[in-house]
Amino acid sequence: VIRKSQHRSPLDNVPGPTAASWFVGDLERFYGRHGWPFQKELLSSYGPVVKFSAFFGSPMLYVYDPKALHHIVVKDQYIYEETSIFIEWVFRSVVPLTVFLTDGCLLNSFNSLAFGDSLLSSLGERHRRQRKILNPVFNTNHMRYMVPTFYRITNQLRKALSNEVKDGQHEIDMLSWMTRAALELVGQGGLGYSFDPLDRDWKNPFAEDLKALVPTMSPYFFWMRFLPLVSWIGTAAFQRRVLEMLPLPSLQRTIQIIDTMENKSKEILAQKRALLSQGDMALEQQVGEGKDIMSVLLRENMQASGDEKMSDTELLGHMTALIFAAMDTTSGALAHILQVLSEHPDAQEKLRQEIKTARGDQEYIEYDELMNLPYLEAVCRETLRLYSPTTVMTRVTTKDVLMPLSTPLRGRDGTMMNELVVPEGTGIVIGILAYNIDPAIWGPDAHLWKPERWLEPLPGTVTNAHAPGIYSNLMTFLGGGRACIGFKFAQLEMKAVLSVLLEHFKFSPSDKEVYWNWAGIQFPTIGKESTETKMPLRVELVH
Ligand code: HEM
Repeated sequence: VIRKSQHRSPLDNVPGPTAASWFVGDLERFYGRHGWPFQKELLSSYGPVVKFSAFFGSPMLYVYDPKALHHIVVKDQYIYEETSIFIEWVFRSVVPLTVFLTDGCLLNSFNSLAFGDSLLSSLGERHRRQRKILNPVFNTNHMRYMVPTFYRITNQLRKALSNEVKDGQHEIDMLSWMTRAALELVGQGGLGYSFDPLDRDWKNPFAEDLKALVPTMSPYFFWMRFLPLVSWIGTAAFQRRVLEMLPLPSLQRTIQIIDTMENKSKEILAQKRALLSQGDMALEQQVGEGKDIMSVLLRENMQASGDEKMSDTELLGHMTALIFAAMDTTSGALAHILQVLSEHPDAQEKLRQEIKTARGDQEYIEYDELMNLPYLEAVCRETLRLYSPTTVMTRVTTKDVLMPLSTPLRGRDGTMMNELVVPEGTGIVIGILAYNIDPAIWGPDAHLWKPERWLEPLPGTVTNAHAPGIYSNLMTFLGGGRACIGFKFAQLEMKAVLSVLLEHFKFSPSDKEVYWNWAGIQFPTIGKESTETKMPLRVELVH
């Protein structure tokens, strides 16, 4: 407070709303699960760089100016690092806690949950090295390998759903099925492990736990910010004990979910090591025939030496990171696509016809053809644009940096600024969704779901923006060195599932109000008050 009163910040001139609270600034209304109205206010009343307040009025920048985004995620990516809340606490600060929380402790679990010593938690050179090792198992050739596995799983899903609706239309929670399918797809495709036979309607406890993580943690998202401040108090065992004693049901549930994830990764790694010690033949007997991402990595790791060799902690971290990063995002994306198609029966029918024609009498549509179906691609892109599962990502500047802008920003004092001086330690929120729906880029119909926009040349405002996203001029999978490594996996997964489901089932809206909650990864509930994730649709067989 003293520093703030004595020093002027270069960001003082950046426009933004008046802080809602002198203490917590706008953090609650920005990050809360009902944060949509504040997001709308920021987008409609200010430009693509807007300042809002964190604790004691300290400034944070919400950014979706394309040039600034390019600097944040590509050019100056090592200055705009993951925040301490994300890395140090959720994944790494965890380290002080980890040391003590040897057995399934909260922070240790968080460490492995997200990922311990994994891509999601590493920075700088270490992150680059991990990325180099992992990249090959996410490339297109590897995806081609996985096609039969993906279709086998999706056909299991089809059979189970057919059974549910064989005697007519039923209301079905499609989020639950998409979650289980996404878990099984990353299980078999990513880890060579089957989580769910997908043979009947039941609540897979592991899938339920994973899906519950973001909603369960959301009440604490705000308070998590304090954790780096207290992470040094006492031993890890002490900290865990204290957390366990707090009479907060959601916190206890979070601890339990994290423990479950950690234990599952340990179980899978032990199983794979045992198979590997029996040789390649044994590995090929497992689900996925040893072509899954982890089996490939484990085999390569045995040949690797020095820096290239990954420790068990890293392997464990990568597994948990993979399960979580793949499942929560893709299941949300699939559920959203089905919901939108249920609301647009013409588009649904058009897509069904495209898929039927492409499959003809083949068992399934081959990789290249599936990836190039124009309407399927347009539907996926448009839904990932307008309803990006990931909404914002937060970074923090590690030193003072110049942030150039595509469009000059009018300061509070009326001066026009072509660039901003951003001081070290400033929180930066990357507006993934905000960029995807910016009318200045996408046109006045940016807020409408219009897959047709992808069937014609994109407006010059999109192509000339040079946004750094790795996917279709969108920010959905981010860009730069920390872009989503699994985006080809996600595309294959979504298209395989949609191609099988749409050929066999018709989806229409239920009478329940589905509310998508604002969060780092959006999640649906029935109405605004419920915390139970659900997305019911009416489902019937296509005749
Ligand atoms: C529609 C589905 C998906 C979306 C929207 C999505 C989005 C993202 C985004 C925005 C990031 C950047 C996170 C950050 O910088 O903090 C990311 C990272 C990541 N994603 Fe995805 N993702 C999806 C599916 C997947 C799948 C299927 C996998 C794995 C099979 C995956 C694995 C990862 C991993 C490991 C990272 C960390 C990359 C790194 O830090 O180098 N994601 N994802």
